[in-house]
Amino acid sequence: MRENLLSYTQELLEQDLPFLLLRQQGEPRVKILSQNDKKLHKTATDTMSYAVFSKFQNTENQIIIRGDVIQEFRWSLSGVIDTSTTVKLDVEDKHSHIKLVNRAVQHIQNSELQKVVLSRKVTVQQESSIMDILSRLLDNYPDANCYLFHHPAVGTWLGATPEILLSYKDGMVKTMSLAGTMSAQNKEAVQWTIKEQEEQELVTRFISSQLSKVTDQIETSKVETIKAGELYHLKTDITARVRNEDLDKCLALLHPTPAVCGVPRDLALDFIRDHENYDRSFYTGYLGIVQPKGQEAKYFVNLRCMKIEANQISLYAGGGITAMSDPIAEYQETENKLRIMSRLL
Ligand SMILES: C=C(O[C@@H]1C=C(C(=O)O)C=C[C@H]1O)C(=O)O
Repeated sequence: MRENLLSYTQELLEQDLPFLLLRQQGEPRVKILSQNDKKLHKTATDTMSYAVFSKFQNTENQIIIRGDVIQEFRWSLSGVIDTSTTVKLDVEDKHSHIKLVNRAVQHIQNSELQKVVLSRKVTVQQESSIMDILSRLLDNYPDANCYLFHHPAVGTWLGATPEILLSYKDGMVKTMSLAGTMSAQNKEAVQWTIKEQEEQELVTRFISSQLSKVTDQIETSKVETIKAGELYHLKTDITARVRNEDLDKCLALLHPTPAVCGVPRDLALDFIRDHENYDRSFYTGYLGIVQPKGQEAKYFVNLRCMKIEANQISLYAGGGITAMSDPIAEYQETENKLRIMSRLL
């Protein structure tokens, strides 16, 4: 139950052992995969389950956690939705994000770049224990993929992501094109603008075209509106038949998708590197669990997340910029995304 999960997790943290705690969307059970020693692995042996934590860029520096012990816990929801805290942001940060978006819009209008995802990081003092933050995470977001990742070489990250990068089972890859964001607070009928529809369509087209390099059996669903916390997004499900040996290639073809990077990918990466002004690190990277011999795997995009380090907490959020973006609205979108994590603090 709740206490068992918390004391088990606390113990792993106190021993500073590598582990990934994961509760997938809609599942009552929380899985904790942990390694018995502090070794830093960059590659996996495929006879055991393992967890992966990868950065936005430099994916070869990914962290692997060997699944020496795998435990499952039930987490009964407390029914208490916490809406207390919001992050206090400084004005400088607001101005610099608006300036950054303005610059991107101009660049898009004058170059081949069509979309770039720009983000920011906000750091605040840690006031609650990790266990309190984890409890609120699991109570508040049963409909997201909630995780806590810890490794002595990386520190502690946690998040509630709505986005699957890739899941693989029985020769089928499932992925999604997720983009376009609207606040779900004022529960009116959702009206998407052309900007959001086109932005999401770019992601779908990119994913299909990348997957077509390893398979010609790809299926795309209709676009639907999904709710993630207090936000709505546009989503298309994409499934493809892929050979087991092409799985790693598939991952490399997909990541980073234009949901977190942009189109064309190389130009978007250049723009992010030259202008974003901070290191995303594992934010917009991916995390997941791979079963022995890679027969089954599931990777999530690391969004709606935070890093906890030396009593400080960094929150991360971004949004897709196109020629039609309104810089103030884009700033507000990052605020709305930051609120999802800040209410757990
Ligand atoms: C980049 C983030 O989210 C991504 C960007 C979105 C957008 O631009 O509308 C929507 C969902 C995510 O794919 C984030 O949450 O930080």
